[in-house]
This record gives sequence, structure tokens and C-alpha cells, in this order.
Amino acid sequence: MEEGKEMKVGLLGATGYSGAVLYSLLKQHPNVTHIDLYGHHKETETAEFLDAAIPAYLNEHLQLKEFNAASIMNDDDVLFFATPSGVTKQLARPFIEKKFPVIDLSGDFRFKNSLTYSKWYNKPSAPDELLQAACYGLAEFNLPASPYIANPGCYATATLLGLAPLVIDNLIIPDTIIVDAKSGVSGAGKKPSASNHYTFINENAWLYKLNKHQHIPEIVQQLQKWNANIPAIQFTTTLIPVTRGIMATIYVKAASNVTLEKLRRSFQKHYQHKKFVRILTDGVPSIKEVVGSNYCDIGFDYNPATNTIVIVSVIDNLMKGAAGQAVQNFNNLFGFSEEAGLPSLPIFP
Ligand SMILES: NC(=O)C1=CN([C@@H]2O[C@H](COP(=O)(O)OP(=O)(O)OC[C@H]3O[C@@H](n4cnc5c(N)ncnc54)[C@H](OP(=O)(O)O)[C@@H]3O)[C@@H](O)[C@H]2O)C=CC1
Ligand SMILES: CC(=O)N[C@@H](CCC(=O)OP(=O)(O)O)C(=O)O
Repeated sequence: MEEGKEMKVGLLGATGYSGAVLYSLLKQHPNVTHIDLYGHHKETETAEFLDAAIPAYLNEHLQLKEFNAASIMNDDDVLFFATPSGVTKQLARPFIEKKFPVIDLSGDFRFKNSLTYSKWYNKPSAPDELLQAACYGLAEFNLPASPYIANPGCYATATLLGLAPLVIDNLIIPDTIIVDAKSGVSGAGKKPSASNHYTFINENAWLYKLNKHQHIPEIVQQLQKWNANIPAIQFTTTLIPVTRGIMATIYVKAASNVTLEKLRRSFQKHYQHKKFVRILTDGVPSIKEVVGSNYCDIGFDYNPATNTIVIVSVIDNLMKGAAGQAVQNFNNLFGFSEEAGLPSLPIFP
């Protein structure tokens, strides 16, 4: 598709955190001429409600339209879903049947096996035949193979980008992966809860969903595509008192004859042409270096005393972990410049 093509886009979930970020990115996208926002409450379909829902967007006077698959396919060229898990499995069928382009930020279409979803999300899955029509959109590695793109989870993105080169190049012992991941509070969405209450999470750190996090099977599914010998991973998620950001600290035993130089060459080989992955030549990144951007920054080291490789991978959960990667997938799907609509620098300081 030509670079100058003009697109009308639809978005369901603009009143949520990742939907609001997506709106701001699409608004500045050079190929997007019109954005239709869709809602799910009859009583909230007014501009006044939306000004109140996102005070930061006051004066945008955003108006929600009623969600209707037929009119969306008539009025728009592509649809983004920024809705909680369990929503798109009920709404996706007409779009999939008509091969209408969709980018889905939720977990509903990330798995190939419906039993995996029902086990880890504790709810019924979309039907298997619909799951097969979706493709997993880890943008650096998977160019869109179908018009329904399942945007990856935030922790999964940071972890997979940190591990990919070494897994693909067989530089690790496959059954030794341990991931200690930390996330800011916006990762849980806008709905208030006991664990994102200020008095609980301020000056605190809380490890949650121990051995039960829904991104474990998502990560393993993709790792096994790269290397079928990876049996499982040990993976923990800890909520930390920052608004945005994920840090995945990955520990893995090195295969024989691995050196720091070999690791450097592997990261360099896989990421030298990837605009949104920055490999540090020395040291490890911190969360603030990527907040507000679509970058994944990666640093690593090898400790010969323990034969352990440590990789630190950081992203902004709402950008590379959600809305930013969704725009990257949109660009890849329609043949636009991969950077179109995405900020070139993080927020600093
Ligand atoms: N937050 C993050 O960092 C990341 C989120 N994701 C995924 O992106 C999706 C959105 O997450 P997030 O922005 O955090 O969520 P939020 O809870 O902040 O927002 C959810 C949005 O979905 C709308 N919504 C809720 N229920 C329905 C429904 N039944 N039908 C239609 N719309 C509905 C809400 O509308 P209303 O306000 O009117 O109820 C709101 O606009 C989730 O699937 C999440 O897992 C993925 C990666 C990272
Ligand atoms: C801090 C926090 O709570 N983060 C969320 C990540 C949200 C997400 O990406 O979940 P999906 O797989 O449903 O898209 C969590 O750990 O569940």
C-alpha cells in the first residue's frame, strides 16, 4: 500500500488507558484522516461524558458512536480494540469473516489453543476456528500474516524481545529461563482496586499472580516457535509504584562456549535494523529511559562464575506494551513507515 494512503480508523475503548494513548498516537499519524470512537454504554455517548472521562483531552470534544460491526466496516478502514479480555471474543466474528483489518490489544486472540486461554484467563475462549484466523503481532519478529492482529501483552513484549536473539541462536540452556518482571500501576488499567489504591502501592512492591500469570503461556507459545526445546519458564510479576513502565530482568544459564562477545553479536545481528529496539553497549537500562516512547531498551551481562546470563529489558507498558506496538502493527499491515505516528524520543527527564 502506498505511503500517502489516507485511512479512517475506528477505536473501541478510548476511555481506557491504552485506548486514550492510542487515540493520541492516531491523531498525529500522517496517514490517519479520521478517527471514529465507539462506546458501549448508551448513557455515556455524549461529548460531555468523554471530556470528563479523559480530562487531559478537554477541548477535543470526543464523541462516542454506538458500536455496530456493519457500519464500522462501511465507515472505517481498520478497527482497534482496546477493551478488557473477554470482550473481543464476542465481537470479532463479523470482522474475521469479512477479513476486515483489526488490531486487538486484548489477550482474547493471542493463543492458538482455546484450552490455554480458558485455563489462564479463567473464562471461556473464542472458538478455535476464529483463533486460527488471528496472527500474533510481536512487531519486530512477526509481520502480519492475517488481517486480525493480536497485539502482544505488555510483560510478554518485554520478555520476548529480551530473550529472542539468544533463543533463536541457541545460546541458552532451554529449561533454565527465570523472569522477574516489574510493572507500573497503569498496566492494570483504569479501574480502581485494592492493589492499585495509593495507600497500598505507594512505597510498596507487591508480587502477584505467582505461577498463575496469563502471560506465561503467551511467552512460552512464542518461545517454542523459535526453539521447540524450551519446556517452560519461571516467571513472576511485581507491581511497583510508578505510573508507566515495565522492567523484565531475565536470568538464564548459558549454553557451552558462550562468551559476552557472542551475546553481543547475537543481539546486534537480530536488532541492528529494528528501529524500536535499542541495545546498550554497556550497562543496563532503567524504566525512565523509555517512558513515553515505543522503544524497548535491552542491556545484558554474562557471569562466568555462575554461567548465568542476565538480560534487562524495559518498555513503556502503554506504548511498546500496548498502543505503540498497535500503531507499529498498523503501519506494518498497511505498508506505512514503521515509525509513522510514533514519537521519536522518550519523555525526559
Ligand atoms: N494497560 C496496559 O498497560 C496494557 C493493557 N493491555 C490490554 O489492553 C486492553 C485495554 O487495557 P486498559 O486500557 O488497561 O483497560 P482500561 O480498563 O483502562 O480500559 C478499558 C476500556 O474498555 C472499555 N470497555 C470495558 N468493557 C467493555 C465492553 N464490555 N465493551 C466495550 N468496551 C468496554 C472501557 O470503557 P468504559 O470506560 O466506558 O467502561 C474502557 O474504554 C486490555 O485487554 C489489556 O489487557 C495490553 C497491554 C498493556
Ligand atoms: C500491572 C498489571 O496488573 N498488569 C496486567 C497486565 C495487563 C495485560 O496486558 O493483560 P492481558 O494479557 O489481558 O492483555 C496484569 O498483570 O494482568
